[in-house]
Amino acid sequence: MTAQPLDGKATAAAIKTELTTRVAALREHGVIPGLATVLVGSDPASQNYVRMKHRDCEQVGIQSIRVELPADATAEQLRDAIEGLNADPACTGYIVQLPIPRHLDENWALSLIDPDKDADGLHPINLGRLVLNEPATLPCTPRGIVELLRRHDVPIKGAEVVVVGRGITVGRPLGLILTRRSENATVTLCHTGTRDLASHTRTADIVVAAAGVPHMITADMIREGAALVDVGVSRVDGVTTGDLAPDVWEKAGWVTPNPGGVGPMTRAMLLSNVVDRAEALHGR
Ligand SMILES: Nc1nc(=O)c2c([nH]1)NC[C@@H]1CN(c3ccc(C(=O)N[C@@H](CCC(=O)O)C(=O)O)cc3)C=[N+]21
Repeated sequence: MTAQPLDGKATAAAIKTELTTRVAALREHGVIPGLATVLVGSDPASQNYVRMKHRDCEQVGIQSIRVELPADATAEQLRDAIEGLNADPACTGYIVQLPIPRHLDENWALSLIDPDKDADGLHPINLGRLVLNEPATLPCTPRGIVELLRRHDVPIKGAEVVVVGRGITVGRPLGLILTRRSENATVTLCHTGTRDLASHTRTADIVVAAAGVPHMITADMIREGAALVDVGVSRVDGVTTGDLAPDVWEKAGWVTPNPGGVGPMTRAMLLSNVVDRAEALHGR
């Protein structure tokens, strides 16, 4: 028996159709949602992600604004770009594409974003709201993972979830989201300091692999019938390689394809955050 795919591509397409309706309603009220991206430097992968995000916007009727800065941009230039978007009424939500060049401080840049326009949910105010159980814009990848599980009827309430990776964009916020009363999962957050990873993953109902280590989760490390979510995007000999080894498909109950799983869901949730923000900014 082979696992059922958690089809991110199809699910993202369905979400985009739903968003198209909400965007049309906003436009009827004279509100045009606008997503801006700030890209610093010319990393080809980042350029590709940004390109895909703008294409998504076009598909659902969201206006998009592209801000590009050179790799050697100064902190002042980046601050000016961010403050420009905070003040721009055409921009209802935006992201600073990560990573940014090393000479610039990521947390500093994120903290300059107007929390009401923070489409990534990575501003300290929004992460703080998440910790405090207050309504917040949530980070796109964790939100996409929860939505993907939900729409495939993978049970979350009461589930034992192992998240591998404690990064700020995925692992850490995902743990917070899944342990809210509304999700009620039990989460173990594993990381590079975890002594015996397999002892945790082997008993989990759901494993989210967000470590960025190619093929680190193998079939012998999982429970039969478990749901597996692959967040990994490593390049191995020019091929995008996830954190799940291919042999897991024969043992798991559900697996996210990669590509075609978490990536498209992340982008769909970015659009969803922008539409949420546009509705909120206009009191709807
Ligand atoms: N501020 C910020 N917000 C982000 O959300 C953000 C970021 N910075 N920096 C980089 C990561 C990475 N990321 C991806 C989103 C979609 C795909 C995606 O859709 N991938 C396709 C394949 C794309 C391809 O053809 O290469 C898939 O998985 O099917 C991948 C990666 C968002 N990120």
